[in-house]
Amino acid sequence: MSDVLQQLGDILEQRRHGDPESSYVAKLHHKGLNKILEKVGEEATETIIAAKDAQHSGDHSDVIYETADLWFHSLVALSHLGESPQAVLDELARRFGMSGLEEKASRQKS
Ligand SMILES: N=c1c2ncn([C@@H]3O[C@H](COP(=O)(O)OP(=O)(O)OP(=O)(O)O)[C@@H](O)[C@H]3O)c2ncn1[C@@H]1O[C@H](COP(=O)(O)O)[C@@H](O)[C@H]1O
Repeated sequence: MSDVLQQLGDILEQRRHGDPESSYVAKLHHKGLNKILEKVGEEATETIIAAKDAQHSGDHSDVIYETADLWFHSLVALSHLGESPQAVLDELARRFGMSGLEEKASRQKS
């Protein structure tokens, strides 16, 4: 599963210096962090709406699609800041084996 994130992270890194005329990701980088964060916000809202619809309809295709858009734009934001998907995977891995309460305590210490 994380191979996909690794490959996508590599593509996003290449696009930081890509041609905004031929690449959607390069265009986002060119427009800057505020535009990227606007897209993250839009996709988060669309994901919420799709999840509520899925609960009623039982059809999960839209919420999966919108969640992919949200993950994608979040990764573009991280890439814009010079971070990779691996940094998020490492953070999630750090939390394995911790209870929610232990994780909360580790936040308060850091
Ligand atoms: N995974 C994605 C991906 N998911 C979503 N999107 C784009 O994200 C946008 C979603 O935003 P919207 O639904 O609001 O559509 P929009 O109206 O086109 O967006 P705006 O013009 O309003 O910004 C669409 O344009 C989608 O095509 C993606 N664009 C690219 N990728 C990956 O990024 C790689 C590099 O893409 P390029 O930079 O275009 O080569 C691709 O090979 C893919 O692997």
